[in-house]
Amino acid sequence: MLKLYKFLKPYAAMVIGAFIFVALQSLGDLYLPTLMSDIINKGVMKGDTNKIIQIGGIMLLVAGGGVICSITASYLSAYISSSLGTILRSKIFRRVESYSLNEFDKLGTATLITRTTNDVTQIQTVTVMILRLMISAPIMAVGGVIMAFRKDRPLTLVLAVAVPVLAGVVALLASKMIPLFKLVQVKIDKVNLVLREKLTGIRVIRAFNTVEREKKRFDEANVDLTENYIKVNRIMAFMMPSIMLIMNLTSLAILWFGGIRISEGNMDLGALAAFTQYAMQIMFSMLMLAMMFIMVPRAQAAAVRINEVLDTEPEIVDAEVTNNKFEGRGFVEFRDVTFSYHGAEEPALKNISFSAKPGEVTAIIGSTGAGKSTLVNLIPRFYDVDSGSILIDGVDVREISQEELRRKIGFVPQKAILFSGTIAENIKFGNENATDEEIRHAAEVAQALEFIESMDGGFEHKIAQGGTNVSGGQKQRLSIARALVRKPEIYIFDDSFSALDFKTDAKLRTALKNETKDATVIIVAQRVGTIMDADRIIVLDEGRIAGIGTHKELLKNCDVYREIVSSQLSEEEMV
Ligand SMILES: Nc1ncnc2c1ncn2[C@@H]1O[C@H](COP(=O)(O)OP(=O)(O)OP(=O)(O)O)[C@@H](O)[C@H]1O
Repeated sequence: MLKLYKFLKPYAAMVIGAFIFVALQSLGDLYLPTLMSDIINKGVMKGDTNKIIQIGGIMLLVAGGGVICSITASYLSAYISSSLGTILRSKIFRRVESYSLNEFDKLGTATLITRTTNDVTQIQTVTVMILRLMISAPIMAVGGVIMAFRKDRPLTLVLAVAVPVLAGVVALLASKMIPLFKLVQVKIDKVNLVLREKLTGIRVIRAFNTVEREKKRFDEANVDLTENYIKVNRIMAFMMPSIMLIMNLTSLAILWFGGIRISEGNMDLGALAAFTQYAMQIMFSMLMLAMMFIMVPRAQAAAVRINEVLDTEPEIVDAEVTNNKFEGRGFVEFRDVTFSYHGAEEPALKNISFSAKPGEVTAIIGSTGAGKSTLVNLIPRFYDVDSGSILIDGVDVREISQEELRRKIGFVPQKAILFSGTIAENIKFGNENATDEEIRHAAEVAQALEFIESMDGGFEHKIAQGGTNVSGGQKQRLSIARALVRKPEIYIFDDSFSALDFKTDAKLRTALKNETKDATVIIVAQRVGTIMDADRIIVLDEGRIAGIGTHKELLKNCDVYREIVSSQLSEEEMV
C-alpha cells in the first residue's frame, strides 16, 4: 500500500496539515476531562459560580477549537483520499490502455473493472481512516494513560487489567475477520464476471432458455459473497457487545475502586470523573486502532491487486528508437512468421510468408480456426510474432511506433464494435478531423447512407451502448465507414462483409474498389464470392499457407481452395 501512497507526493502539505489538525483535536480532547475535573473540584464542590463560568468558558473554547480542527481534518482527509482515488483510477486506466491483447487475455476484463472501481474505493476508505486515526489513536491512548496516571496512580491498575483483556478479545476477533475480508474482493470479482457474461450474453441466454441455469450460477456467486459478508458481520456483531461489556465493566470497576479511594480520602470526585473519561478515551482509541488493523489488511489485498495491474508491463511496447519516417504506400510483407498464443500447445500460424501490395486486393480464406484473424491481428501489433517478421514498406512493424503504425491502418474487426454516441461520432472515431462531407462520403461507399438517412435524425441518430439499436449488417457497414474515413494506406477487413446480403456485398465491393484503389487492401472472408476477383488469394489451413494465387490459379493447383469453393459455388459459378 505504501507503494500506492507514493502517488500522494503532490498532496504532502495537505497530509501534514491533516495530521497536525488531528493531533490538535486529540490534544484538546485529552485536556477536556482535566478541565471537567477542575470544574467539579474548584467550582461545583466549592460552590464557586465564577470558577464554573471561567473554566466552562475555557472548556467551550477548547471544544470549539476541537470542532474546527476536526472539520478541517475531515475536509483534508476526504480531499486527499478522493484525489488518491482519482490518481489510481487514471493510472490503472492508462496502464490497461497500454496493454497488448496478451495482458487482457491473462487478466480478464471483469477483474480489471473490479480493480478500477471497488479496489480503489477500498484504498480510499482506508486512507481516510488512516489519516484520521493513525495520529489520533496513539495520542489518545498514550496521552490518556499519562493523564489517567497523573490523576490517580493506584486506579490505573484497573486499566492494566482491562486494556490487555480488551486487546486480547479484539486480536482474537480480528484474526478471524482479516482472512474473510481478504476474500471479499475475489468474490466480488466472481460476481462481476458472472454478471458481465450474463448481461452481454442476454440474447443467447434467453434464446436457449438457460435463464434458470444462469440465475443459479449468479445466485451461487452472490450467495457465496453474501455468506462471506454474513460471517464477517457475525463476528462484528459479537465484537461490539463484548467490547461494550468490557468497557462498562471497566467503568464499574473504576467507579467501585474510585469510590473506595474517595471514601478513604485518597482521591477527589473531580479526579474520578476525569479518570473515567480517560479510561473510555484509552479504550475507544484502542478500538479505533483495532478497526484500522482489521481494515488495513483488506485494503492491502486491494493494493496488491492494483499493483499487479500497474506492474504488469505490456509485452508490446515501442522500440527505444523508432523509425517512423520511411517512404512507401503501405506494402505489407510477412517473412516466415510463426506465432503462438500464450499457453497454446500448437502455433496458430506457422511459417507464413506472403506480400500484399498497394493498389491490390489480397484476400485470406480458410476454414474456421485456420488462423485468418490471428494473421491480420499481427499487422497492427495486437500481438507480436514469435519468429520471422512483418514489414511495412520494408520496415519491421516492431521498429515503427504503435501510433504511427496504427495510423497507417484502417481496421474493421470481425466483431463490429460501436460506441454510445451519434452515428457521425462513431464514423468520426476513425478520423477526428473528418468533415461532414467526408463522413457522408464514407457512409455512402460503405453502403450505409440509405439506412442512416432513413433513421430518425440521420447522422445524429444515437447509437445505444454496444450498438444494440442497429442490425448486425448495419453495424458492419458503420465500422467499414469508420475505417474509410481514415483514408489509410492499409485496409484490413476481418470478415467484415459476412453479415451483408449478396447484393449489398457486391455493391460495397464495387464502391470500395474505387475508394481504395491506391491502398493495400487485405480482406479476410468466409465467402468465396467476396474474394473471387482479388488480385491474390492466400489459402490458410491449420495455421499454414496451403496456396497463394488468383482464383483461377488456385482452382487448378490448390486442393484446400477447391474444396472450399466446391462447398459454396456451383460448377458454373466457379469459373
Ligand atoms: N486469444 C486467443 N487465445 C488463445 N487462442 C486463440 C485466441 N484467439 C484465437 N485462438 C486460437 O487460434 C486459432 C486461430 O484462430 P483465429 O481466430 O485466427 O481463426 P480464424 O481463421 O479467424 O477463424 P474464424 O473464421 O472462425 O474467425 C484457433 O485455434 C483459436 O482457437
